[in-house]
Amino acid sequence: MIDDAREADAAPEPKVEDQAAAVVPPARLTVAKTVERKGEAAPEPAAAPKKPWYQRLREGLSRSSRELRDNIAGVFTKRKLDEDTLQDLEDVLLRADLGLETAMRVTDALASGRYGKDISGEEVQAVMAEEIEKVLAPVAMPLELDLSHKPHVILVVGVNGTGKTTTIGKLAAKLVEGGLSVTLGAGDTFRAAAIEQLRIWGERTGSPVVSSKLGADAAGLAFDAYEKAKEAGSDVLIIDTAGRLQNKAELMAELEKIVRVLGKHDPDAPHTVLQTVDATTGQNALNQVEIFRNVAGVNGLVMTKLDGTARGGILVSIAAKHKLPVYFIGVGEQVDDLEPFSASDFAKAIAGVA
Ligand SMILES: Nc1nc2c(ncn2[C@@H]2O[C@H](COP(=O)(O)OP(=O)(O)OP(=O)(O)O)[C@@H](O)[C@H]2O)c(=O)[nH]1
Repeated sequence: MIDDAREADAAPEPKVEDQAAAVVPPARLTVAKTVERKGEAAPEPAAAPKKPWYQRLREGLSRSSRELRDNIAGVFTKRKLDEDTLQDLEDVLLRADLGLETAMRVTDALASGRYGKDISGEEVQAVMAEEIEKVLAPVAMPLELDLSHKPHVILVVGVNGTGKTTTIGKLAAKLVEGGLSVTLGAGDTFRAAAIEQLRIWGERTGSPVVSSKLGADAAGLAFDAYEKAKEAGSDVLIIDTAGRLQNKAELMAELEKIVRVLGKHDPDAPHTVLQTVDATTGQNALNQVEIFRNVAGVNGLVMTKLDGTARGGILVSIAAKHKLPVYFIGVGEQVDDLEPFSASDFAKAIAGVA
């Protein structure tokens, strides 16, 4: 669903025909809540009854949280909180990819109130959850669409396989469910499968897909996609890109060119540059954000595959270092597996507290 940030009271569900009113500048829409599937056929029927997303997040983070819990328990078995235990705890937190800043926040918070006292692993987990939430809260933001730009352009970047195309499909579904019209641009012109995958998402969500021949110029595709989206009166244009990091200079040139040609249509486009980050990646994800931030001006993140065998701590490191908004998390491969990011849910899941 879409929240209209201009309206204080609970507005009725926007209908497609109401959109003309909804896009009078400066219309800012907040994409926040979960898609509630309406009516009949779900695009990808699940084989078994699906677990709630929070359970999948918890399960995805269970390896990280179990390791943390066991290692913390190991540090604090019959030991007081002193310099040695704090150092051991810091090592445990660093090994969990939480990053130095957060590790120090946790040890400082413990040291300030409980130094020299006996302390249980559970108490440490509770403090850890609190401190992680403090790091994550500033980046847990809803995606805002500025529909005074029509279309609002979302450029999706990230290393191949991190979930760009799938995230685009899920996001398009959310927007369409909220009554917005969407055009998709198949800017990953290097992989036939990526173009085909986007076409399928286009069909599922009823969104036109602008594509070109395999190997065609991605910037040319982006330019055409904007034109088509404008002609169609789409509210949002989402453009897929290739994420080949093998040749950084080429990638940079390609993304810069995409941004440049979009700027010919609208100097502010792309309005959102969204990077998908695979949560199973570990430390390397930090470098990926660094690279795409420099190359493409990333201004928001989606952390994908948090239902898998996630290295969840890395999200905390990324938040502390880059301070980029995290709009959504991916908790599965299906259309409704994109959830707004909640600092408190994530912090509790990774710290393993209720
Ligand atoms: N479990 C899980 N799988 C996901 C999630 N998001 C994407 N995937 C899967 O990850 C794989 C790669 O996703 P894509 O969307 O093709 O990734 P991409 O970044 O577009 O990849 P390229 O097209 O190669 O650049 C696919 O099998 C997706 O179904 C998620 O949140 N959870």
